[in-house]
Amino acid sequence: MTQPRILLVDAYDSFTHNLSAQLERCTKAEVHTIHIDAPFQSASELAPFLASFDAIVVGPGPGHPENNRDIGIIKDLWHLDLAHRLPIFGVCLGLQSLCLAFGGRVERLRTVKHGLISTIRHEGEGLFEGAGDVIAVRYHSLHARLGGVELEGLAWAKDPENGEVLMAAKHRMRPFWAVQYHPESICTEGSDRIVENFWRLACRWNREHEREVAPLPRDWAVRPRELSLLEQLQESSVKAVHRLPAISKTVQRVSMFARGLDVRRICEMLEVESKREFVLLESAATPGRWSIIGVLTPGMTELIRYTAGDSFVELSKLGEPTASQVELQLPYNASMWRFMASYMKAREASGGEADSPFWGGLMGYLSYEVGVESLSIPLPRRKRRPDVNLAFVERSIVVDSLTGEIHVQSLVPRDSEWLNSMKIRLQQEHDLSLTPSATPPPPPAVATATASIQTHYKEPCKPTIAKPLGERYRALVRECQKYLSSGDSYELCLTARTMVSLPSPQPSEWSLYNLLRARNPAPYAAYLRLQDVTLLSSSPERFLSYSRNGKVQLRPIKGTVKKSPSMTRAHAEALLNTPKERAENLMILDLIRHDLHRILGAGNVEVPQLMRVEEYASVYQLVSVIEGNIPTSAPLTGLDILATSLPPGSMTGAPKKRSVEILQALEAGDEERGVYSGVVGYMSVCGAGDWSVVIRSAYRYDDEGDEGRWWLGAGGAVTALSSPQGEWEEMEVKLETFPPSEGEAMLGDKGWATEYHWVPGHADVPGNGMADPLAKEAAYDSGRAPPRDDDNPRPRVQRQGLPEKKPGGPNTASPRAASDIEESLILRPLSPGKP
Ligand SMILES: C=C(O[C@@H]1C=C(C(=O)O)C=C[C@H]1O)C(=O)O
Ligand SMILES: NC(=O)CC[C@H](N)C(=O)O
Repeated sequence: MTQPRILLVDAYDSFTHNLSAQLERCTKAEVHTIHIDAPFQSASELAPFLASFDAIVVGPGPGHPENNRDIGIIKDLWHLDLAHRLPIFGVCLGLQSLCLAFGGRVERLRTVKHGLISTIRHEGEGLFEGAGDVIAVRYHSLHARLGGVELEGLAWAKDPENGEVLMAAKHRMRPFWAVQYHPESICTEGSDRIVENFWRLACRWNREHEREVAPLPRDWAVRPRELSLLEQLQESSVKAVHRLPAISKTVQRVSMFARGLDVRRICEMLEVESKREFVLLESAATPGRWSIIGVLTPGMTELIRYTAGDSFVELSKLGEPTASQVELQLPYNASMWRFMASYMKAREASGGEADSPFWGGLMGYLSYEVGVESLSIPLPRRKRRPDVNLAFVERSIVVDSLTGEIHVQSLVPRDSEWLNSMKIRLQQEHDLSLTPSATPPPPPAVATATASIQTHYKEPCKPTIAKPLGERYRALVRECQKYLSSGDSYELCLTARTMVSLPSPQPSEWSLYNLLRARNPAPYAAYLRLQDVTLLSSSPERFLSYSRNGKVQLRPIKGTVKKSPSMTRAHAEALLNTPKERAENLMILDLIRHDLHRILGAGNVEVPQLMRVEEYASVYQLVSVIEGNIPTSAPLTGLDILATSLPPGSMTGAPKKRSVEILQALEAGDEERGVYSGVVGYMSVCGAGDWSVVIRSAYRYDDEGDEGRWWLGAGGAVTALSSPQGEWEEMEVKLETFPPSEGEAMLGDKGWATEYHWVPGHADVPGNGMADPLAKEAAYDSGRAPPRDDDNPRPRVQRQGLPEKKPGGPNTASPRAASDIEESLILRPLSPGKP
C-alpha cells in the first residue's frame, strides 16, 4: 500500500508545523506543506496536483479570511468542482474561511482569546466521536457564525464575555470539517482523537467516492521535508571553493583544575582592557555552566562580517586592514546561511575533550535584522553595520564552573608550545589567587566594580539618559492591541531603545562589564568587542543550544516580575501563574515547537519544562524548556535550526512573520533593533552551539564616536490582557539591569549624582527621529480613532534649576522632574494587567 499524503496549506502562521507533526503522528500520512500564495497563486493552478493527495488541511493564520493577502488560495479550495474535490480539514482561520464560503459571517470577538483555554461542548459524534472532554487552546480574535443551511455546528465554547462561540463545524454535503481552536497546541487536551476522526471520515469519503490517490507527478516540486543547508549546497551545480583553512582537524588541548580562578581574572591576565577585539561568553549564574574565552590571535584569527541585504560576506584577519569579499552567488544562492554551513563544514574537527561543549569555532553575535531578512521581510535603508559579527576562534579557554576544570584548546597546527605556556600562566594566576598574603580579601563584587568606575571619574559622573517617553510607549502598547483585536497578531513583543551617554573620559568597557556582571549575574553573560561593536550582556535567556550528538534545547522566557524584599517566590509564582502570563508563555512555547518541528519533524520535539518560575538576580521569570533531537539519519546541523528560527520568537510574538512586520512599522522611528533582540554565542567545530537572546544588555558602535553612547533595548510581550502602564513598568524593570540607567539608586550613598535628561521619544537624539506611533495607522488600518492617553495622569513637576523643555539635542530636552526620577526608581511589583 502506498503511503497516504496530506497537503497542508500554511497561511504564514507560527503553529503550522505543530499541526503538521500532529497530522503525521495521527494519520501516518506524509505531509507536504505549501503557502497560501506559493508556489501556487491560485487554486486552479494547484488543482491538477490534488489527485495525488488524500486530503487537505488549511489554516491557521493572521488576519481576516476576507482579505486575499491573508487567505490566498484557501478561499477557492471549498469551491473546487466535483472532479477535483477532496476532504478538507480547517483550523481556526480555516474554519472562518469555511463559514464565509457557505453563507456564514466572520466578526470580531468582544474579548479576544489568545493562548487561553476553554472546555468545548460537543455532541460526541462524527468529528467528535469518542472525544470526551476537549480542553482547547484558542488563538483567535475573530469568530464565525453559521449562515444558510449547508453548514452544521459541531462544537461551542461558552465565554462569559462573548457568549456562545462556534468551535467546530462541518459541511452537510461536502467532505469539509473545521475547528476554531488549535488542536496542535501543547496545552490542548483530547485533540488527537479529533484529527484521527477527521482522517477516518476523509478516508471513508474517498472510498465511497472511489477516489484512488495517484502517485505524485514529476513536476511536483514541494518536498515533504525541506532540504538542509548542506543538502542545498550539494544540489548546487557549482561547488564551494574555500581557501583551505590553516587549522588542524584534531583538537589539541591541555586540561587542569583551578577551582576558584575567576573567569574575569583570566581575561585580565589576557589584557582584556587593552584589546581591540575580545570575546568572552560567561556563565555567571545557574543554569549556565561553561564560560568560554576566545584567545584571538592577530594575523591569524579570521573575522566574518555580513550586513543584511548585502550580496557578499566580508572576511578579514584580525589586525589586518584589508578584507576579502565572498560573493553570495552560486553555490550559496544569495544565502549567508549556506555560506556559513559550508564554512563550518570545512572546519569540522574531532578529538576535543568530551566534556567541553566548545573546541574552537565561531563566536560572536547575529543581529535581529539577520532574522528579519530570513523571514523575507524587506529592511529599510540602514547603516552598514555588522549583522553577522563573528570571529573564528582557534585558541580558546573553557572554564567549567561546576568542577573548576579548565580546558586550554587549540586548532592551530602543532601548537603545544602555546598550550603549555598558557597552562603555566593559568597555573601561576591560580596560585596567586590562593596566596592569602597577595591581596586583602576582595570586597563584595558590586562595590569593587563600582569603586573602579568612581576612581576613574574622580568626581560624580552624570550620564545623559535618553529614554522613550512613557506616553509614547503606552500609545504603542495600545497600537499593538489594535492588531491583536483585528486578528493580525496574537502577541507582540514591543521594544524600545534607551541611550545612555557617559561623560568623558570614558571608563573602560571592561569596567562597565564588571559592574553589569556584578549587579546582574546572568547565566548567559557576554563581553564582546568585535569589528567596531561592543556588547555587554547579562542575558538570562538561552535561545538555542545544540550538542555534538544532536540534542537541541530552547528556553524561552515570558513573564517577568521584579524582585524586591517583599516579593517572595510564592508571591512571584502567584503573579506569574495567571492566565495572562501563562498565555504569553504558551504562545511562544507553541511558536518554538513549530520552529523546531519544521526542521526536526514529528516525534523529535518535547517539552520537559512547562512554564516554571525561575529566580534570577533581579527578577523572577516564567520559563519553558523545549527540547529536540536532530535525527541521526538527516544531514542536519544546528545551523539549520538557527537559520530557520531567528529572530527569537520571544522577541517577536506570534505569528512571527506578521508580528515582525507590525513591530517594524510601530518601532520604525526608533531606528532598528540591531544587536538587541539578536543572539550571541558560538558554533563549535564539533557541531555544538549555544546562543542566548541579546536582552538585558548594552551595546555601542564605534562609528558613533568616542562620547560613550550606549544603547539599551528593553520591552515585553503585549497581549490583549496587557495594560499600557503595566507594560511600561515592565520595560523599565528590564532597563534597570544596565548600571548607569539606575543612576542615583545605584550609587547614591557613594556620592554619585546622576542627571537625567528626559528626551521625548528619541526625537531629540540626533539621527533618531522617532516617528509618531499615532500616525502609523496606514500600514494595517484597523479603522479606529487614535487612542487617548489618559491612563497616566501623573502630574509633571519641573526640577528646580534645570532648563525648561527646549527642542534640540539630548542635553537641552525637557528635564525629568525630580519626583519623576524617584517614582521611576521605586518600581512596583508587576500586577497582572487588566484588559
Ligand atoms: C523584551 C525583553 O525580554 C523578553 C520579553 C519577556 C517578557 O515579555 O516577559 C521576557 C524575556 C524576553 O524574552 C527585554 O528584556 O528587553
Ligand atoms: N489562529 C488563527 O487562525 C486566527 C485566525 C484569525 N486571524 C483570528 O484571529 O481570529
